[in-house]
This record gives sequence, C-alpha cells and structure tokens, in this order.
Amino acid sequence: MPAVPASEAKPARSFAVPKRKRSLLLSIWPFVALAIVQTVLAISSLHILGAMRAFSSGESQWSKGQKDATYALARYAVSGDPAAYEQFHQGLHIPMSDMQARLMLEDRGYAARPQAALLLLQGHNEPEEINALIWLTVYFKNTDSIGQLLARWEDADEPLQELQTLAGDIYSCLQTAPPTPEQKQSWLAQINGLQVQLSEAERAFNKVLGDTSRAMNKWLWSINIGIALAMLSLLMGHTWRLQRKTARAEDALDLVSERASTTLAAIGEAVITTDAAGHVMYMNRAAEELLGESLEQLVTTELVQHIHAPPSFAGSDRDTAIPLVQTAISDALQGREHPRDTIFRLYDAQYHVREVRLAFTPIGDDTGTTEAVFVLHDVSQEQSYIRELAWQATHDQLTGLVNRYEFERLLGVLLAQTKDARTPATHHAIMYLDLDQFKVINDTAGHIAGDAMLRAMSAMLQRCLRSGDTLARVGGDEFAILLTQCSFDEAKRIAEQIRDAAQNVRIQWGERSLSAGISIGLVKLAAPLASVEEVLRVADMASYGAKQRGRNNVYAYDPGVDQEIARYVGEMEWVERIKAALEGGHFCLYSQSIVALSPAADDIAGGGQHIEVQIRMRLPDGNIISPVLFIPAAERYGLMPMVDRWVVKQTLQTLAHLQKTAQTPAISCCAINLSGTSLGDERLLDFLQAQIAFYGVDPRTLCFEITETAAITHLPNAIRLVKALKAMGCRFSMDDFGAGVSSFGSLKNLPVDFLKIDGAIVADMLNEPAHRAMVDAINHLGHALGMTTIAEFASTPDIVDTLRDMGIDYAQGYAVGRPQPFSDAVATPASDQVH
Ligand SMILES: Nc1nc2c(ncn2[C@@H]2O[C@H](COP(=O)(O)OP(=O)(O)OP(=O)(O)O)[C@@H](O)[C@H]2O)c(=O)[nH]1
Repeated sequence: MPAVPASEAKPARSFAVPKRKRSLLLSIWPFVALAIVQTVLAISSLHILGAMRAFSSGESQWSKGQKDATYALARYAVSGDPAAYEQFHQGLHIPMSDMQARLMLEDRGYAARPQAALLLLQGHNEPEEINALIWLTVYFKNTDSIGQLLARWEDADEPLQELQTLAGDIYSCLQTAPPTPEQKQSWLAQINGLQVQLSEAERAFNKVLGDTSRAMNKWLWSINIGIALAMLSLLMGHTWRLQRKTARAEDALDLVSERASTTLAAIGEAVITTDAAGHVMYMNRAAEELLGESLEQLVTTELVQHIHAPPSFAGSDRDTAIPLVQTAISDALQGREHPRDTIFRLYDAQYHVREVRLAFTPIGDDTGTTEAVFVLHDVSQEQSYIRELAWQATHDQLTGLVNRYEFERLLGVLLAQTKDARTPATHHAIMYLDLDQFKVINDTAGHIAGDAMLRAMSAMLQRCLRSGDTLARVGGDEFAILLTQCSFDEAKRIAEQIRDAAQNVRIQWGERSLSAGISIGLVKLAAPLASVEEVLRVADMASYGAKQRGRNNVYAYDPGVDQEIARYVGEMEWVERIKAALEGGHFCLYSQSIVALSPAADDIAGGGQHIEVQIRMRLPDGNIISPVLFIPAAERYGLMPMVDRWVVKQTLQTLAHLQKTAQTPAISCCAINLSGTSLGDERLLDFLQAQIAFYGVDPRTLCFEITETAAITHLPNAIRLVKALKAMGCRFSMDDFGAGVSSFGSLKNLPVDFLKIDGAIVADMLNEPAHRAMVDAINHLGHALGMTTIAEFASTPDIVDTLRDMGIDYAQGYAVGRPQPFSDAVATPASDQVH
C-alpha cells in the first residue's frame, strides 16, 4: 500500500490516562476536604447531641434517686422503719455514684474512664450514653457551657453529703432511744431544707443544661449551614470555572474542527475516513470529486467497493482483484504497512478509471484501530505522463515503431538469452532495411512527402511480419527487424516478400505517384556475432552490400559461410585510416588541369592555369591511394567535413606559397571540391572566409565545386554560401551534372560559373548517341544560362576533338592532363601513377 510515510502510518497510541486521573483529583480535592469536614462535623454533632441527651437522662435518674432518698429518709425519721432507711440508701446511691464518677473524671481525665463508667452505670445512666457523657465531661469541661453545667452539678454535692450525714445521725438516734416529736420535727425540717437546696441545684443544672443544649444546637446548625454554604459556593465557583473551561474548549474544538474541515476541503488530496471495518464515514471535497459521488451517497458503504487492484492486475477480472485491495485496506486498518509505490485503480460513478496512491493513518486507542484515514493521491496524470515518456523513449514519433534504443535493448536481451539457453542462435535473424534514393523524394517532393513514404513503408513492413517479430525505425530511412525463432531460409523468404511489397508502396503526392525501393541486409544471428554492436554493424554492412548490388536488393549474410561482407566491414577500417591520416598528415593533394578547348574559353580563365585539386592518401609504404577507395567510407561515416576542411586549408596554403614565389604560369582558377555534408554545415562559410583571409589568397582564383545532389539537399545553405563567396570574387562549379536526377530549375537558383558534365556520360559518348546528345544538351543549357561548360573524363584525343566540335568550353581528363602532386603543379608535368 502506498503511500503515507511510515511515520504517518503509525497508530496514535499514546493515551494520557494517568494525567487525566491526576487532573480529576486536583479539581475535586476541595469537595473531598469539605465532605471530610462535614462528616467529621456530623459525627461530632451527633456525639455532642448524644452527650447532651445523656446529661439530660442522667439528670432525671439523678433527680429521681435524690427525691426517693429524701422521701425515704423523711419516712424513716418519722417511723423508724428500717425498710425506709434501706430505700434511702438505695435512692441516694444514684446521685452519689454520679458525683463520684464526675469527681474522678475531673480529677484524672480520660484515664478514669473504666471506673467512671461503672459508677455512672450504678447511677442508672443508659449504658450506650455513658461514653458520650464521659467524652463531653473530659474534653469539654473547660468550655464555658459544659464548665457551667458541671458547676451546677457540683452545687448539689454538699446538700447530698449533708443528707447522708443527717441520715447517719437519725439512724444513730433511733438505735439508742425513740425520738421525741420535737426531734422528729427538727429532722423533717432539716430534710426539707436539704430537699429545697437539692431542688434548686437541680433546677439550676436543668437550666444550664437547657441553655447549653440550645447553644450547642445553634452552634452546630451554624457550623453545618456555614459548611453547606461553603460547599455550595465552592460548587458554584467550580461549576462556573468548569463551564467556562468547557465553553473555551468547545470554542477551541469548533475552531480546530472548522480549520480542519476548511483545510481538508481546500487540499487537493482526497481524504476519506472509515470506521474500523472500512465503511466510509467522511470524505472531503477532493474525495467526492475523485469518486464522482457525494459523501451522502457513499457514507456507510465499503471503501473497498471503490478501489480496485493495481494497474498491473488490469488483466485480471474484478473478482480476483478485489481480495487484493481488501487485503491492502484491512492491512491499512490493522496498521500494517504496504509498499508505498503501489498504485491502485479506482472507478468513479461513471466508471472512469483513476490511478491513485493510497496512504493511510490508523486512529485508535488501547483496544486497537477504531478509524482509519485514507489519503488518495490522484496520480492518473503523472502515470499517463510516465507511460507517455516511456513510450517516447522507446518509440519513434513518426511511425510509432520501436526506436533504435529499444531495438538494441531487445536485441541485447535476445543475444543474452541465446547465450544462456541452449537454444541455437541460428533460429534468429536480423534484417536491416534502407530505402533507396529516399533523399530524392525529400528533395523533389518535400519532407512531408518523405514522412508519408516512411509511414507507408512502416505499415507495409508491419503487414509482412509474423507475430513476435520486432520492427524498429533505427535511422532516417532505415528500419530493422528482429526475426525470432525463424530459420534463415524463412528469413530470406520474408526479406524477398518485403522487397517485392516495397515496390508496390506508392503514395500519391499531388499529381505525382511516389515510390521507393528498399535495400535489405539480412544477417543470421550466429557465431561469431556476439554483441549488439557487432550484429548491427554487420547488418548495416549487409544492407550496404545490397545497395552495392544495385539497390532494391536483398543481401543475405550467414557469418559461418559468407565472406563478401568482409569487404564492407573493411570499409570500417577505412574510417580508422582516414582518422589516422587526418591526425598523422598522411593526406596529400594532387591537381588536374582543366584545359580550354577554344581561345575564347582561355580568355575566360584569364590566361592562367585552370586546375582542380584532388585528395589522395599516402600509405606508409609510399603508395598513393585514390579517393574512390576512401571517400565513400568518409561520406558514410560523417568524416567528409573534416576531410573538406583539410583540403581547403592545404590548398590555400599551397596557393599562397605559389602566389608568393610568383611561379608562372600562375593559377588563375583553382577548383576545390565541397561535399554535400560540408555544404549543409552552417559554419562552413565562416571557415572559408577566415581561411581565405588568413592565407591572403586572391578569392578570384578560387572555384568551389559542388554536386547537384548536395546543392539540392542543402539548397538554402548552398545559396547563402554561393552568394557570399561570389560576392568576394570566388567562382563555383556544378560538379557531376547529369549524373543524378537533374533538376534544371535548381541551376536558376544557384548562380554557378561552370557546369561540369558528369564524366560517366562523357566517357562513352562516342559509343552512346544518347550520352552524346545529353552532353550536347547540357552544354547548350549551360551556355543558355551564361555558364562555362567543362567535360570530365576526356580520356582520349577523339573525345577531346568531339567536345571541341560540340562547343564545350573546357575538358578535363587523361587526354589533356593527368593528376599530379599539387606542389609540382606548375613546375613539372604530371607523371605519378595513380592507384
Ligand atoms: N522526410 C524525412 N526524411 C528524413 C527523415 N530522417 C532522415 N531523412 C532523410 O532521409 C535521407 C536519407 O538519405 P540516405 O539514406 O543517406 O540516402 P538515400 O537517398 O536513401 O540513398 P541511398 O540510401 O544511398 O539509396 C536524408 O535525406 C535525410 O535528410 C525523416 O524523419 N523524414
């Protein structure tokens, strides 16, 4: 799965739970504190209230006891009944126990709790209230209200003790003698007096107890209400802060979400969010455009329905492709990475195919992936550019065929396979096809016609091929065919079939019907041919061989049998020799006289010598090599511009020397050949002007020879060159006129001075009336256009005489002058033997 970088693809798994817990504790701690305070307060309140209630119920037991005691004592004093005395003691025991308990607690504090509790129990206090009683007495004795309460309790101590003493006295008296009525009256009065004191003390205690209870109540109320209010205000404050925080968070969230949706809507990438099962939950605008449907239409549908297999699976049907995409999506949902360069195919609602790179980011928590964000990058355009570029890099624009580069690659693969496998190489063959005289179509009908012819030829070639064969356009008018698993005989048959079919390829161009022959070099892929370069070189040579056989031919070459190709391969060796000659100075110049056939013509030449310089190669053994042997190789392998420049330089240098030494007769016209390729070189004019200036040669002594075909091929450049050099005083010759497809119209455009009639026509004109007529016609044409005519190959005196009779101005050939080294041009006559 492509796409999102790995870092993006990592699930967002860090969740700050402990932090959240901490912040929760931080925010609720005031409430916790208040709740604790409130609880403590409530417990304390209950305790205090319980203790107050214990005091109250203790007091009632105390009151009852003391009253019982005083009543029983009064009865005893009157009746002397021992049962009454016993009742007195039982009644007095209650307040006396309470008193002792209080005294102990006041004295020893909480340490006296066990004994005090026992005494209080004897004082008829409720057992469950005793602890509260002790607690309040011990811990609150110093408070104002409890202090007062205990003080009032103490007020009863003295009357009680006096009552006990009085009871003792009465008992003693009654044991000794019966009391007198006065004695009884006195005792009753004392008992009554003590009873009053005790009742007052009790009343005072009850009042303080009531006051304390109320105060306590009030205090507890206030505290509770205060705490409740504090909690309420805290709660309100907290809630208010929380609300503000929430509102701020909501605002921020709204802003973030608005920003996110604006950003998502604005970005060009399609963004789709799915749930953990891959159902669409959200799509931005780009995604809607990409899928051709809106979010409303696609929400809850499965994303997999809209993404199909990678283009490499284009051939497979939908059913086999879908699992692949499903795997990719489920991998994405599980956070597994996919190769980023995988490109998926996607169909929109209208079934238009888009190619996308898929990137994903799973979103999840501790439980796993809950959602996934898919980013779909539309690479359709990019992919089609890549395909287009790949096509352009391997194909020829004009014909749509495989180009040379791709052909070489395929050939290399085939050769490697042949080497690796045991498949015999003899089953393969390569054809190299070169159209014949194609230049003529271009030159006469124009490049567009030439292009049409190339297209027609490539269509014809395609028709002739078997399936599996590879056809390529490997050069301007050159094609190559790789015939795999094809016997050499079968390959020859196909080659012949192509040659025949080529003759029937015709294109209608205006009123003309254009056609071209084809020269085919056929090579069997067999040892010793091992490399692509070797195979192509030999195949090229084979097609050259076909040309040499007169064009429109098939030259079949079996490396194991045939030797003739070696001759063409040998041409390659010339290339090396030419280069070496240029570098090592093995070239030399010869000159051949061009002789006037009439006095008038001699005048035109200006009385001096008229010569043509020609190049030769000097071998290390001293032999001189004719240009016929190396010029074709130089032309074929693009060395002519260098050769021409060497000739120009060398000629000007020699001329300058001759002019300086004032040799006679002076050279009044020196012809230098310029090849077609040089003529097409736009920098040639600058070079010639610079060289003429450098050597200081009189431009009027220079004549440049150009061929008709070269001039027509590079007509604009040729016209520019001719005009510029003629303006300097140079002259021009149209060489080999009559050899090619002469376009007399071109002569009008090129204001040349000399018309050189092609030697091939001149050589046999005495035997060939047609050639004689042609020579005559060209002579007349030249004169009609104001040109001087020269006949080449004037090899015999008869020919010279005939030419003179015909009115030709000049003759060149062995009969009037053989080529001789240029430096000897004036001093010695020509004598060197030329090979
Ligand atoms: N129309 C057209 N011409 C092209 C194209 N590429 C190269 N050429 C021309 O094709 C011609 C090839 O010429 P050559 O193969 O050297 O010569 P030729 O005239 O075919 O002669 P031979 O091969 O010797 O029979 C040249 O004139 C090129 O300018 C092209 O794409 N379209």
